[in-house]
Amino acid sequence: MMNLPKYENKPFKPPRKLTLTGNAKTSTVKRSISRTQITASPLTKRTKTCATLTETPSALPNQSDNNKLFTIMYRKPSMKKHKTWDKDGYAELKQSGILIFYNESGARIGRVSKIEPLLETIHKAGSWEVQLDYELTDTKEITKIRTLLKNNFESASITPPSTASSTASNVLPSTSKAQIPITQLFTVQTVKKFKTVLPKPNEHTSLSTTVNQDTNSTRRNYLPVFVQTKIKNPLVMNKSIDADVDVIVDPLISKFLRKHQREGVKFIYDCINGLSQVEASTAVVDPTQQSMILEKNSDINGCLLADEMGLGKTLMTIAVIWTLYKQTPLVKNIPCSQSGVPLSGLCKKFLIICPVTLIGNWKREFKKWLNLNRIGILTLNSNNTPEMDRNAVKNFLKVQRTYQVLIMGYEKVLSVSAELTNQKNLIDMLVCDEGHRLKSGTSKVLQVLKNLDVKRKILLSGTPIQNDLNEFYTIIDFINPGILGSFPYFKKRYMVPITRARDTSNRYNEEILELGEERSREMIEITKQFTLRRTNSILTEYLPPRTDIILFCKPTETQLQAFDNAIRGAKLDFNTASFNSTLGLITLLKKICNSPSLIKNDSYFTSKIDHSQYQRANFNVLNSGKLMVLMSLLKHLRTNCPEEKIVIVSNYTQTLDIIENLLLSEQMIFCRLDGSTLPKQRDSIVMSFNRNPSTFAFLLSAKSGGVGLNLVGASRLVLFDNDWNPSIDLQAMSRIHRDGQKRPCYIYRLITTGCIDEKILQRQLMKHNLSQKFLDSSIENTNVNDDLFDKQDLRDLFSINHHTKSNTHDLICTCDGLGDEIQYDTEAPDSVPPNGKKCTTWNQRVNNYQRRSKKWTSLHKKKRQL
Ligand SMILES: Nc1ncnc2c1ncn2[C@@H]1O[C@H](COP(=O)(O)OP(=O)(O)OP(=O)(O)O)[C@@H](O)[C@H]1O
Repeated sequence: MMNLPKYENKPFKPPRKLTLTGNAKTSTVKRSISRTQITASPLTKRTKTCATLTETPSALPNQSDNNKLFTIMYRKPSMKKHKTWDKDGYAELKQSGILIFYNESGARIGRVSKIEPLLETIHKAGSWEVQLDYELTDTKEITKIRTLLKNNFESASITPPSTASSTASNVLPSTSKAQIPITQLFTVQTVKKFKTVLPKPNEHTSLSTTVNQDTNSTRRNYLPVFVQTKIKNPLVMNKSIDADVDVIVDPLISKFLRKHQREGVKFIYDCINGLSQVEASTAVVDPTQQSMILEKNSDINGCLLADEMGLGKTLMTIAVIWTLYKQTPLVKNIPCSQSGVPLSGLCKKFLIICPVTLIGNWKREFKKWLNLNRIGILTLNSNNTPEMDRNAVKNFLKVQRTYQVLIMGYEKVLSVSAELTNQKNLIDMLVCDEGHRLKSGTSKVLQVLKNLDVKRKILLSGTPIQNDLNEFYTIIDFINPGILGSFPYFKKRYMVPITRARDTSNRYNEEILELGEERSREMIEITKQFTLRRTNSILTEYLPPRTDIILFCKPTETQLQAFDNAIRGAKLDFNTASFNSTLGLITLLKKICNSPSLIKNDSYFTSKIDHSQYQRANFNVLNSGKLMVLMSLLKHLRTNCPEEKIVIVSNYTQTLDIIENLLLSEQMIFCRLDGSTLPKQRDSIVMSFNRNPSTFAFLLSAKSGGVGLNLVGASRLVLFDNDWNPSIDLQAMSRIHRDGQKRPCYIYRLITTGCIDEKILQRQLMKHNLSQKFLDSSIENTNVNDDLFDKQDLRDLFSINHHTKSNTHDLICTCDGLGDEIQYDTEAPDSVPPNGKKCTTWNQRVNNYQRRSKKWTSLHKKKRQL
């Protein structure tokens, strides 16, 4: 039920509730008093009369100035699924806890008792739904609004409501502006400086507003939306010399931002607004504003936010979107309030493209940080027909007030390409999440997005370089077209020299190495202007520690035999075979690594390999080193750490099937998410796992569920097999070590030794190094030879080392391979290790781990130089 004010909607009653104190009767008495007083002395007496009324605006002399004022948005209640705000106005919060709402002209439209949370609630007042936008803090503006409310109140008090409009002009002094809307008021006052013009439709300006046309000679003092002196730790954006006002991130969101996120928001803002970071050293720092005046750089309008997973790329992007939606540094052509506060922002329409599985996550994050009522979010539902999608996109672009953000999956881009690209200048900002999807220069989606008429681009990716510089060029050229020159130029100047220097066969050729280094540095100099990369070591400050453990698992005799038979049976000719022609065999070997039982249904095995010699016993599920290690780990955890949960990730649903059966046989409660899980079930599965204490394990398919899931209910994760692409594994591993995690986390990577599992791991390490080199500015020595291992030739890929404890270790270390005992923390009693050994502190362990990683790299370097 709506909480209606007493007199609202009753026939023949005045719209405002004006009661006299002392229970005196209402309108008749009031009207007669007013009339008498007007004849005597309009202004002074009127004040006196108003003082006897309840709920007068606080501008009145005997009212407290402590009442807070807010801007509001309001609308008529509607049953529409996607609602929009129709009008703007003001609210006053009385000390008594009553909220009074006024329209833009200062006329009262309703009242409610204060409901918390004040800003997030949609208040039902009379026939309106109202939401508070932000609190007014600027004294000048507050005074003006109070005056407006006061004038309006007075005119309402002295004028019989039924004849208000006709009598007011006769009774009030001719200078009264009580009934003039704010925008007109502004025009009247500043008519010499500004003229009212009809906004151009493509500037997204609302038709009822007044637009400022600054003439050079008469520049007005504008005010920012937020007053930084009133904000604790304000986040003020950098600006160019021609900026009219400061842009300050809404404290509603900036108060949550961590230090690296504040820096990130500023960085993105600078890039997409073409403010040059390179000039930062010479830039003017305004000490009162904690921001810099930067040079304009027309080459840059895009940003690559390459922070590792979990650093809050989504939150930072939302902060930038909200800031630019509400604010602008350049006020020309923008409607302003009476006191010069811009009423709309620089950007009106935002397009976010992401993997379809992340659409829900984006929506949740918008809701978490802004509340969905503040900004209209439209998502393209995966069940939509192409026709429905096309109409949705058309409407999104056409209708100004309803939606500001359109979120859709990459696969929808092609079906709505015409709608997106046909019209110019309609999208103000493009965000591509998991943007490494655009790495292929021939991708059709990339071509469509390149054809979009949008200047500001943000590409989010924790793993932007996955394979080579070719892909890096594609991504960079998409964000900031032309910045690295044409592709032939890039190839000649950067790609060839850098790649040659990385080739191990050139490792003693000083000339090649030097040129490669020089060109790397040059390329980094260009790209660092708009690339921000931080590692998730930053999170150690906010999250419990994370320990990555690689468990090298000895293959069983059955596995070794299966490897040999498969390779022999495939009868490969290494002189003619290519990587692609051996994919079937590679998959087969990977399956054997997980469990020999998987091969019986493998198409390559059944069609190409002579399997007459295979006995049924060979297909025993548990004839797998990794499965034996996994089961022992699970049992240990279950017994010794009953509160801890575990996520088990595999690239193969068949492997998940095997593990599922093993869990069932051990009566371990689990849930599962893979490609066959319906999108609408995903959230409830995740929520039930995180909340339900009895669910012990979560079986996750890496490809279909690795991205965007929040599985902080678990503190341990097993990566049962590797992908060639390290980013897939990294994504999966980040599911538990993220915000909301309360326990120290352990990530176990299971690798079958001496076979393809290890080769994949080694290749991953090489690729990861490549991305470190170009993105991690913090890396100490960019001179490190990236090729940790020789190029993988096919022969190497299919060679099986029967006797090694770890081929990876053999390659990089000369020690006896016993290693350090894994250290567990006595400070974390919950966390007993699988082997129950004694422990040192978390910090010591983390340091040890980092030291060991560095030692790894330098040892290998030495080895290669020998
Ligand atoms: N300052 C913060 N305070 C509290 N929670 C935060 C903060 N920043 C981010 N988070 C939360 O951390 C989680 C990860 O953030 P987000 O998804 O933005 O990271 P990301 O860098 O985009 O990671 P991924 O690449 O894995 O998607 C989210 O649940 C987010 O709400």
